[in-house]
Amino acid sequence: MPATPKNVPEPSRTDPALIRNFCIIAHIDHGKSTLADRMLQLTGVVEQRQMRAQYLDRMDIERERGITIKSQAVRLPWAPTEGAQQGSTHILNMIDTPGHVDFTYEVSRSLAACEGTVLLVDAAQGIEAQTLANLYLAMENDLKIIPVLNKIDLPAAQPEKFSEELANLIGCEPDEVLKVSAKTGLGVEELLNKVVAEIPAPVGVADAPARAMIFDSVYDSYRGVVTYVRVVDGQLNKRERIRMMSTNATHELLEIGSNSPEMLPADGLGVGEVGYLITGVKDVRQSKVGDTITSLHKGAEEALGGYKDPKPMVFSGLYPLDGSDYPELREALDKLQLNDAALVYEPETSAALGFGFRVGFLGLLHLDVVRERLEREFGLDLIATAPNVVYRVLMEDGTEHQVTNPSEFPEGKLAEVYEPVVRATVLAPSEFIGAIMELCQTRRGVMLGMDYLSEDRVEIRYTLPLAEIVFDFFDHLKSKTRGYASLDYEPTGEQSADLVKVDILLHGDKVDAFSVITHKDQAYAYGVRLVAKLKELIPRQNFEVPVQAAIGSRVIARETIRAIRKDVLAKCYGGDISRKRKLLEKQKEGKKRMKMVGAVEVPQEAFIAVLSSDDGGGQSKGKK
Ligand SMILES: Nc1nc2c(ncn2[C@@H]2O[C@H](COP(=O)(O)OP(=O)(O)OP(=O)(O)O)[C@@H](O)[C@H]2O)c(=O)[nH]1
Repeated sequence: MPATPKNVPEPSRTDPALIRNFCIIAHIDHGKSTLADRMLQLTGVVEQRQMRAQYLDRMDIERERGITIKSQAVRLPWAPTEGAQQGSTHILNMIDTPGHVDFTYEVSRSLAACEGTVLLVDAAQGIEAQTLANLYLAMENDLKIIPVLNKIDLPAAQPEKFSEELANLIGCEPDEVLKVSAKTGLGVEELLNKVVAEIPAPVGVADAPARAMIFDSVYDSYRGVVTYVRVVDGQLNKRERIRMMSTNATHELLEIGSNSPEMLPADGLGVGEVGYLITGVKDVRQSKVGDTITSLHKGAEEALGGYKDPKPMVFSGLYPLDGSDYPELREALDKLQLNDAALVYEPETSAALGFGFRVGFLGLLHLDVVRERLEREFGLDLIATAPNVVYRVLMEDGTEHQVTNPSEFPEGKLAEVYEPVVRATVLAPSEFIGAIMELCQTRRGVMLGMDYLSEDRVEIRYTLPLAEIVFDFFDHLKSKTRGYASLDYEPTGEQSADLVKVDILLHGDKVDAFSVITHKDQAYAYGVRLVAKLKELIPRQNFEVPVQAAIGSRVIARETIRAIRKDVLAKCYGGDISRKRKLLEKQKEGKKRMKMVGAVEVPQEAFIAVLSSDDGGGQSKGKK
């Protein structure tokens, strides 16, 4: 634990006029963590020798993937070195926002805890779609925006071009855009001065009942849940009993304080202050982001606005490769959920894959991160079924179903099927307009509009079915634009669409793991592709095995795996020898690697191959 530098004032009840609450909005890799590091150093909060790169990103996976998932707040004392407030020590609370599209709600709560934001843009790249989306969010919240171009030390930096772009977006002059290098520290002092001079101090009613907004909550295995709050009105004191306004649950405040950047306990937090609290709860779902905390006695009656329950948008079945790992998978999910209020799951069984869970995620990155943590931190080998969205199905008899698993798509007379839609924003160089429009069109997109950000960069807006982008949309977008496009999307509701369920049958038995819900026009192509692929991957059996794709009872594609007589292994494979050999070797490992689907033995690898490849299950990976 680093010693607290002497110049940090006691955290409780700082005069709100001396507080500045701000966050940094930036695209992945534009240098937010590096800038935060420089600020920690310059304000003396972390001494040089304790500095390690990206001090604030704690989770291993975050560090490795270079993404920030959990926001945190750090208190920085800063006496401006010039301007009207020169020499008077202010408290800057820097709130770290997650930068990814899946975590928009968390971003919106971090923004709600601030009066201003530093808009940080790579001077060699320009603004990206998610940054733009977050900038709009900040503008809607009336935050003061300080535009900053980072990495001006890079030879490829184009400060003039991108200052102009930022100035146009925000409505300021290009020379008001600050140019810094988080790497060398150039301009960072000036930025801190600007934060004090330009961002308004928080305003709240000191003698009103306490109201504090939760903008983050993090599970710590030693301390339980650590909740990050911004006090809006009144004050919260150590040892008092508090109430969570969305659930009415009450807790005792065991500890309260601020991060500097390590936890520094205090007697309490007053108007405008940002800090953490610990109540002994063990599960982040009891301390929900966006909720309002008040005192149990003489508490507030009206909660602060903006609370939303996290809503999973994308579902996937997760199955242990080895069926006997099922209890470990359950335990691992239980543990992850302590720290991830948006993660939901329930047990499910699949005839093909055995026992597993249907897991709900905020989006694809969330899915990737969870899967990676399960595999890495808990040592589990998993099969994930192709991700799908949630459908609402209205039957002719008036009943309604929410479908999170394609194999549960109702049979019978359907009146209407609704699918979620999003508003997607793509930013790219204008030379790719044609390619982007073509891609969006093939994904059933409806164009909403297009704007030029600068001479050669455009913002294109589309309404798209979520199902069309959760698969491989982003990969295609990147490859069609040589990596230059960026994407952001937000849910905007649902639409009725001509959707059907395609089933795959092996020897007449449905393979539930391969069922998909797709648009009628794409059903045939999916069926043909999957049937051909399965024919290639499933070894011949002692009898003839028809592989069929069907909509209801109507078969739309068919292949046949011919029968073999025993012991002609070498002949049973055509095509790519090395791949097949690998399959064969795996197959030898024993029965547990084979799954019985009805009477047919299917190597586990066939499932994995079909579910994980782009052209099969349509699953895609990658950072956005
Ligand atoms: N040349 C140069 N490189 C920089 C500068 N600032 C950051 N970088 C580099 O850019 C890369 C990304 O920086 P990070 O600070 O990790 O970016 P980030 O925005 O925090 O990324 P996330 O944590 O994923 O949101 C790192 O390799 C940094 O060393 C800069 O001013 N100049």
